[in-house]
Amino acid sequence: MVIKVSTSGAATEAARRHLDQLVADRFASRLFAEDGTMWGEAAVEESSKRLGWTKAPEVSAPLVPEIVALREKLNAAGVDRIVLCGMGGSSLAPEVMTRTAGIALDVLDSTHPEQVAEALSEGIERTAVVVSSKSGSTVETDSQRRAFAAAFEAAGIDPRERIIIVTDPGSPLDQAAREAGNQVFNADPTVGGRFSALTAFGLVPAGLAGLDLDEFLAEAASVTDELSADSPQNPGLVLGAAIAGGEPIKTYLGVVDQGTDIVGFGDWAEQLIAESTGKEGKGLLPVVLGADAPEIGLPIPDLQIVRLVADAAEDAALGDEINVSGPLAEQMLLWEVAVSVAGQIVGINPFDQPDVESAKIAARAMLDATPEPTPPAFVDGAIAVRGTESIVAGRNSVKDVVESLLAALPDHGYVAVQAYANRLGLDELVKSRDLIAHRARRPVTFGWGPRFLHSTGQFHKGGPRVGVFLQITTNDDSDVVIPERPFTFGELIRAQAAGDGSVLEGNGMPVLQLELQDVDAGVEQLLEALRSI
Ligand SMILES: O=P(O)(O)OC[C@H]1O[C@H](O)[C@H](O)[C@@H](O)[C@@H]1O
Repeated sequence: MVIKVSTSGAATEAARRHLDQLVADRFASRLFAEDGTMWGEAAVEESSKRLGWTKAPEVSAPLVPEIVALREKLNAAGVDRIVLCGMGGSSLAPEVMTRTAGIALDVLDSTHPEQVAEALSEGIERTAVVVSSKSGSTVETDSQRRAFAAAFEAAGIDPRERIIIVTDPGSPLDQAAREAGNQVFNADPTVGGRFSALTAFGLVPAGLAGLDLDEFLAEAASVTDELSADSPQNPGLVLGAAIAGGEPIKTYLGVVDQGTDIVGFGDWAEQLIAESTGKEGKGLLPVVLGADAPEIGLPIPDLQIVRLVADAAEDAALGDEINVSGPLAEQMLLWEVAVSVAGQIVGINPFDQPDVESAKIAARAMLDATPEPTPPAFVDGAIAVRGTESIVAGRNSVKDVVESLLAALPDHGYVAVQAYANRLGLDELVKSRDLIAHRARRPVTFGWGPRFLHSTGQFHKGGPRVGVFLQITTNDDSDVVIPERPFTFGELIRAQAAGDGSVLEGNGMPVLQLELQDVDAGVEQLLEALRSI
């Protein structure tokens, strides 16, 4: 076991406040015995059937030879590119697993037409696609599957030979795929999506792409004794109590990678923490920060910094911070335990996501009603501006409306930048995060739409209502059809942005939408405006 958690100052106090009780309650051993009674009466039914992840390192082992055999078969057929279609818990884990190992896996977790078109256009004859969906009914994943099936057919390739399904037994996708003759891997239904890294959802795509699965599972298995021990040294208990035990609670968890070899850990941890805890007006919101992000140097009393470091024993936490180190597989299990602990301390059920559905319903309603597009409040250069009346009324420049949005930020609030754009082609946009944080002097999250809807989206709608939201959308010339569906990818992503925006506004929080009418000029203009606020 090489996991280490080091706390300092207020984080140590927060952990101390809860550790004795957690040990006396035998929280850790009961968690690993899949006892679902630790999150209150109302949560028992759901949590009792959602703790299979504690056994995942052993339960998943028999999958490995099956995945390796399929990898060899695909390689022999000339396949050397694996695409993963899936959202949230069905894609974030294999993405960080393969990126950390330096293995290529093309993740399509978007409905942005440009990003979809790029995924479809690259070497279809040497591509196999993993379509992952626990529920088997996620609209993004279903649309991506349809698009790839059509692309294989157009290239004269039998989609049954190239599309591999990962889903829960009995889901609509399970049934349809088996009838159609696709290879199906059934996932463990006792593991929720965001806890599914060490199940078929993480292992099938990562293994087909070339990850050494035996090694990965063995690494995870090596930490289970430590994490299931009823001991105040248990790093899962320490981390969970340190992140959630502040009085008052520190809502924002600044996750800083301080020189580890894990790539993109924050993207995975965001969903695990935000979707598990952000509900009933409570929760913890991860804020992924670069090592020199403005928030780190600012006095933000409700921001808890957690640094991922190479060795937390040598590099102990300072100030009121937390340092964590250890290999990826071990950290995945560590954080799953920590979030289960945090859920109990916060007082919510960490295994449901009651507010994700509202945005899906709103997007669906937009697609069904096909309303005329709302005219912009005004156009400034390459950017059309729409948004909550109190934010846009009487303004006529991008700089003014952003200032107006930030002026609406409550004392304990945060800014969420939500970019419904091609994340592989527009990473310049990420610079907006630091620029806004510098001015707002409060935590700022950055998420790509619709990807974040399946991650931090739950917190934004179900957590404390203290967010202000900056949606960035693009107006693209090209679109991609979704075979046998009455809407295109372009229409879908527009409906997703509008739908989520309407739910956030309906919850009483301001939304500003900036539509980049010319994408390159719009990005440049936006960053310029943000530099001047
Ligand atoms: O795996 P799927 O059923 O397609 O779900 C993908 C994602 O959908 C929703 O957004 C849930 O809130 C997430 O927890 C889940 O990971």
